[in-house]
Amino acid sequence: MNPITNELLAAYGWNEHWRQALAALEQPLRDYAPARVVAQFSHSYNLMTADGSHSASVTGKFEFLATKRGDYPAVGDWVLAEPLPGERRSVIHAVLPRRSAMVRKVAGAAVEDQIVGANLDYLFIVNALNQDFNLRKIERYMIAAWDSGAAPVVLLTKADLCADPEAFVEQVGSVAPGVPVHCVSALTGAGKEALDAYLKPGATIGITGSSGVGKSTLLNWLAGRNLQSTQGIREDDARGRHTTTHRELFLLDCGALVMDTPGMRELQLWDAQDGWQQAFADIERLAASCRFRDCKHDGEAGCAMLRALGSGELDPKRYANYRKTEKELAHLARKERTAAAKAKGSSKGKRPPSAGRAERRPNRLLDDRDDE
Ligand SMILES: Nc1nc2c(ncn2[C@@H]2O[C@H](COP(=O)(O)OP(=O)(O)OP(=O)(O)O)[C@@H](O)[C@H]2O)c(=O)[nH]1
Ligand SMILES: [Zn+2]
Repeated sequence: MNPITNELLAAYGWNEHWRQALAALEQPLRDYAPARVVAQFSHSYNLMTADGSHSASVTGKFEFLATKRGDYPAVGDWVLAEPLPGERRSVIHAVLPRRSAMVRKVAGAAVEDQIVGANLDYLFIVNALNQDFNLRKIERYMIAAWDSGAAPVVLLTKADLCADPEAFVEQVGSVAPGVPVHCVSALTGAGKEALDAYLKPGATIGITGSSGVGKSTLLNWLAGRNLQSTQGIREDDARGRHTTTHRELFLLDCGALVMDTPGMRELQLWDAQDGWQQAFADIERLAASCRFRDCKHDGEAGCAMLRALGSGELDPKRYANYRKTEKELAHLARKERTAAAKAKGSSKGKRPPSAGRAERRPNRLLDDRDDE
């Protein structure tokens, strides 16, 4: 790679960590060109390569070896790609191990993981300072955030609609202890300076939150221009035309990389046991101080949980959300085990693609519709 093209990759976050990750790989993977996934559509990707923007898809071998949706490249991933001669297109051979990833369950009954964003340094959890303000939603996003490995930051948007934003900051502090909280308004420009600490060159930031909280507006405001005009591309698929809400990573003038996660009504959690424990660490500590180790907090003597609920130290709504998400994760884990057992049964006798026409998984894996 020549120094100029290296600069382009560096602008997209290529650094010593990734150089070492690449060097640790075996040949031939090591000889492919690193590139960052900047956009994802139903069946293809846009990459930033050392040579500029390329469209890309995964190789047949990649597809064959992928066992789950989360194995596929996601926006923010560093991949190893091979440019096709004379074209601005590449094929993707592999994904470098992710440093962090925000994962959720896909909408509907399917038990499949979906990477919302990979290799995020910060995750902005957005909630609005109007009637949409919802601590339970913030708690839910905190579970996924702690599980992602990215550093969570809560942004309360639409501060212009709220007489006393500080009161809300305090409330967030009670459900996300130790997490930075900032109030902003894209309308008045208030609160932008506080975000400069995150918007550093090469830093990757994911913006997440329920539909309508102001994520796209925030992104455009941070960018200082209208980025979202690139959205709403129409694509064809077997079920007719639909508007693809694709994900995209934008390089801002300040040098930070920011991605929006469009249109979720409710975040469906995925396999986030560690994140759940961290999000409710205060409650877990309480549980640990109940007299009986297997306390169900159901009227047992010496129950610290009931005591904390009684004294007002623990908000019953937070406790209810703790139990609700606990059940949800347990239910998901059961479904996952069943699905895994089924998949194991049906993959018997599967042949590699070269040996005749192996059954191809329907390529719905990358379908990116978000509406839940
Ligand atoms: N008053 C006020 N309104 C805002 C602010 N930010 C966003 N809005 C409004 O809130 C509405 C939703 O904003 P979007 O940016 O589209 O919300 P979103 O989170 O991207 O929504 P999805 O794309 O559905 O996920 C729009 O009507 C915005 O104009 C703000 O700071 N103040
Ligand atoms: Zn108890």
